[in-house]
Amino acid sequence: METSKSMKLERYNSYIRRVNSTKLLNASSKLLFRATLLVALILVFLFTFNYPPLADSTHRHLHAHSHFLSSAFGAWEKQLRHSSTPRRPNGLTVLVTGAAGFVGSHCSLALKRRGDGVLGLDNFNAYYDPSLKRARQAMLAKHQVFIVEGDLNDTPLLQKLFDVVAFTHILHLAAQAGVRYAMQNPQSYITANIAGFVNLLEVSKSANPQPAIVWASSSSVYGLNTQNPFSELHRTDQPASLYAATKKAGEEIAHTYNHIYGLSLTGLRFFTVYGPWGRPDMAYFFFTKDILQGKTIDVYQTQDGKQVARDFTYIDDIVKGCLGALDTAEKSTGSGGKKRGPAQLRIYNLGNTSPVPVGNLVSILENLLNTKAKRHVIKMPSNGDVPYTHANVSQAFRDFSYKPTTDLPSGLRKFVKWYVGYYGPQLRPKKESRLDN
Ligand SMILES: O=C(O)[C@H]1O[C@H](OP(=O)(O)OP(=O)(O)OC[C@H]2O[C@@H](n3ccc(=O)[nH]c3=O)[C@H](O)[C@@H]2O)[C@H](O)[C@@H](O)[C@H]1O
Repeated sequence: METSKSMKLERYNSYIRRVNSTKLLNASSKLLFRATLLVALILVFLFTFNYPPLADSTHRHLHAHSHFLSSAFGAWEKQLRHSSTPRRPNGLTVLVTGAAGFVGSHCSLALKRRGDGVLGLDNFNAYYDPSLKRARQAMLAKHQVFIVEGDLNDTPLLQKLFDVVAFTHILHLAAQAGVRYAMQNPQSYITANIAGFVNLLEVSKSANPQPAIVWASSSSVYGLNTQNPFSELHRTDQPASLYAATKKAGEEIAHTYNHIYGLSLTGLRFFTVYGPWGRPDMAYFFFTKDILQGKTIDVYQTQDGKQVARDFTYIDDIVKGCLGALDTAEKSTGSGGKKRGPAQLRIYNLGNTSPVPVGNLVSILENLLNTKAKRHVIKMPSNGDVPYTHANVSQAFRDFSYKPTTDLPSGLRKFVKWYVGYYGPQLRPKKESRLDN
């Protein structure tokens, strides 16, 4: 009796042990499966988001210890080469900084479409909605333009890009933009527009071959200049904002690198660029949003009650100007970090040559959106704004046939059409919209 009881007990215990060990096995295989999944996900992430494996110390560490990651690195380099290889005879090989930005994405696409090689660089910062930058990145990816996610101040990354690709040109558009934001975050202007630019020039001057550089300056450098229309010959030593001061500093820094190292440098003074895929921090963009949402907009006047006006310039005209500047840029003359002869140094206005008061901009939007704006007309706050801009573009016309062709109503019509398409039907203007014409 006793024996049979103890045998039963033993059988029961052995059953429990088997069940537990199966559970343990299941649990450990689950754990193993999850760990494998996690590793796979990390690797898929690295490939999908194209993060450069050597961009930071974590990646460097992983690289040293993983054979798999070293082949991922090979794939990354392959992507850089694929994106930057021209598809036409004598095509350019261009590094576009700020490629996920407004002007950068348009220029990258235009260059790629005509057969040039384009590699983008962008840090995807959160100055304005990064999802818009990601959408531009996705649009460019469809056209085989690859954007490296990284910062201008990351010297090893820049050097790596130059090691992999022999850039003939740089279109340098990455910057901290916005005139009024400079009072909130002054340091970001120094970091991007001065330190970042110098870093790019340092790496460029040491590159073999040295690329020719075309970069974005700004109409804001004219600051308190009162001569009209603004010519490249007018004084630009009275900036009204820190943004303008950093762009002006960029022009002086460009002079230095041209002088010492023989870098070919062309600065383009953009005049209030607008259009599809634009910047949400700019007035035409947030006016559109606020008008559609029934919100009040601030319309600035000068201190003496006059209208504030801008030489609003449509994106396609700016793209033509950028490509014209790239096509006429002469080669840099230096090599091995040493100047071998004088190099080209240029500055051009790229504007529309036809200033429009901000009140008129609002009226055009009202018409396109078929919605009355709630205007709050106030004196322009003294935060770096200037009352008026007007470009003389005769030098850009002379040197690369720059001739703007889009007036503000036509350009805004294209912008609004893009805007309602991008942000969805809930923001679509009322039925009889002027967009349908
Ligand atoms: O050409 C440039 O180099 C710069 O252009 C752009 O600056 P701006 O010309 O100042 O454009 P933007 O802010 O759209 O204001 C447009 C107008 O609306 C007025 N404005 C503005 C805001 C507001 O609430 N109300 C208003 O009336 C305002 O007074 C102004 O008259 C770029 O942002 C800048 O990065 C730089 O590239």
